[in-house]
Amino acid sequence: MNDTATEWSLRHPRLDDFRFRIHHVVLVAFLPLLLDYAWMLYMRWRMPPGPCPWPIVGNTFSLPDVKPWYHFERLSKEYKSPVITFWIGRNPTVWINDAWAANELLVKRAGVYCSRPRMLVFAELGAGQSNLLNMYTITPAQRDRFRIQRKLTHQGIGVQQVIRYRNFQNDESKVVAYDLLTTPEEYVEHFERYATSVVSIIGFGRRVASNKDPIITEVIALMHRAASLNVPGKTFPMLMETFPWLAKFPNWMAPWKHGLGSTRKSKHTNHDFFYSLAAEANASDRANYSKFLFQETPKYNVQPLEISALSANLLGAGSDTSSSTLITAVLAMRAFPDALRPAWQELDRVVGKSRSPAFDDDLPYMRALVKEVFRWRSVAIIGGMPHAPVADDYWNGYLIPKGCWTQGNVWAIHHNERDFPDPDRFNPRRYFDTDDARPFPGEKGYMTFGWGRRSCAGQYLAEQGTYLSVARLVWGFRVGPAVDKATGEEIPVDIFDYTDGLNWRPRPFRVLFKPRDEEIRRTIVREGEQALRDLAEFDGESKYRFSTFFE
Ligand code: HEM
Repeated sequence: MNDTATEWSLRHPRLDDFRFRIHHVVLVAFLPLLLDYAWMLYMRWRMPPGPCPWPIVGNTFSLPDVKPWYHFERLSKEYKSPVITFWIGRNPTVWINDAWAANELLVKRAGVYCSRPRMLVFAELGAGQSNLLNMYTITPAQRDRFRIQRKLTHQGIGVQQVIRYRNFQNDESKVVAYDLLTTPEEYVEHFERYATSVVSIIGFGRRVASNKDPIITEVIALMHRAASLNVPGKTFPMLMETFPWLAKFPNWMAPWKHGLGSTRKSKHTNHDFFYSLAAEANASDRANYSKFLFQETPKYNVQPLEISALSANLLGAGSDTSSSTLITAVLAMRAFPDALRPAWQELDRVVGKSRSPAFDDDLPYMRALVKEVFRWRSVAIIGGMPHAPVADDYWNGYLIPKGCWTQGNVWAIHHNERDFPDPDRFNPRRYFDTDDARPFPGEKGYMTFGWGRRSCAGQYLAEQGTYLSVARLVWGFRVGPAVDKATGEEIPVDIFDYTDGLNWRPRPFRVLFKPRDEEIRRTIVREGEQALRDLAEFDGESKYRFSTFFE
């Protein structure tokens, strides 16, 4: 201190003391922040590369407004690493942008990456932590419960079980072809009805005969909205992942929660909506998955919330995904007619016109075409849900800490020029021994259904249904350009114009469906009418409506 300052502080000792205290308070207030930031930088140094996070907010505000999967793909190229770290608030998240790294971590080390991370919006405020989709598998007790839920799901829709569903799944797909003859402009609604009806017959023993059924207009619409909100982003509700304390506010004073986590009571029962649907199905004479869950209750001590979630998952995970995949197939059929020609030759040779394709027909090109549908624009574009390691793990010397949000960027994985040359081209030849084929980890040739122990439990049902439906569409129809009535011009389609949700689908586009041939048209009518007669055994109504269920 110089002389003047010493003199001044001797004359004003109180003020000096005040200044000292202020410094102290500032230091005490900022010290945790500094330490926390030092921890973030230390973790950044140890974890896979990625942009430098800011204190508290991490990289959240560098996220694009929509479709962050493009951003993660760019970052992966920028940092020259297939695995990158991106900070959502104070949480490091790891993004895998390459099939080989995904295979190395999520498949070969499936026993490590079998848990889910903390998901505030989707799990804690949304579908619930005890829902199979969100379950932790860190402790032995959690793992036991997970195994039971997974087993119960397999007993409903596992690889053996879905063979039993093939007939009605095929019939529902015949009804779609039939409906396309009369109301082709409503093709999206037909696919939604088909997909919802299949899982409703399995889950509740009741078909969904119309796309005005409240299961579609209320329940699926709600689930669709939830999936569209669940994309890492810098707006609410996902911004709560960055500022978790905002979730603690009660709903009435927290509009940012979008109603998530509400505890509305039913006016009918003490149970929730899906439990009520399941109980209603249990009381019916028809075999269905809900009935099976009630039967297994004593053996596995299945709780009401579990019955509710396991049956709801069929609708939540199985409807939107399956219908969106069929919309993508139509877009591909419209945009890449050349890819269909070998399919038509094969179909005409093997199947003919007097019947539509059956599951067991030997149609290798069609199998490849359906694989390409799954790859080209995979519906679960960021692999559905994140995984989390149950212990600290290392990739190429980088740390991936226990519990870390670890997500496969399916967009980047299926869009890698090395594995899929000219990746935006719809090209079934990739799956044959041709110049366009490249090595890919695993037998399937795509990673559309996730990985390891958390891979999609409905995969076999979805693959079976998509195959039956796409094969029938290609066999039955030419998908040509719609014509603008006012201008007489053909309406183009944009193969990049997709929605922004976690499960994306093409934005509405217009096409013209034309039966390929008069005999084929007659076959579609005959088979459609027969299918409706055969499906009549599943007709029925639920007494519950989601919109009027709560007080
Ligand atoms: C084209 C259709 C479908 C696609 C692309 C799809 C995709 C996915 C993906 C990517 C996951 C996350 C996997 C992971 O975390 O590694 C998943 C999970 C799941 N899916 Fe599907 N899915 C489809 C249809 C279905 C159907 C039809 C059902 C049931 C009827 C279903 C039930 C489930 C369940 C229960 C899980 C959670 C598994 C767990 O966390 O253990 N999915 N699905």
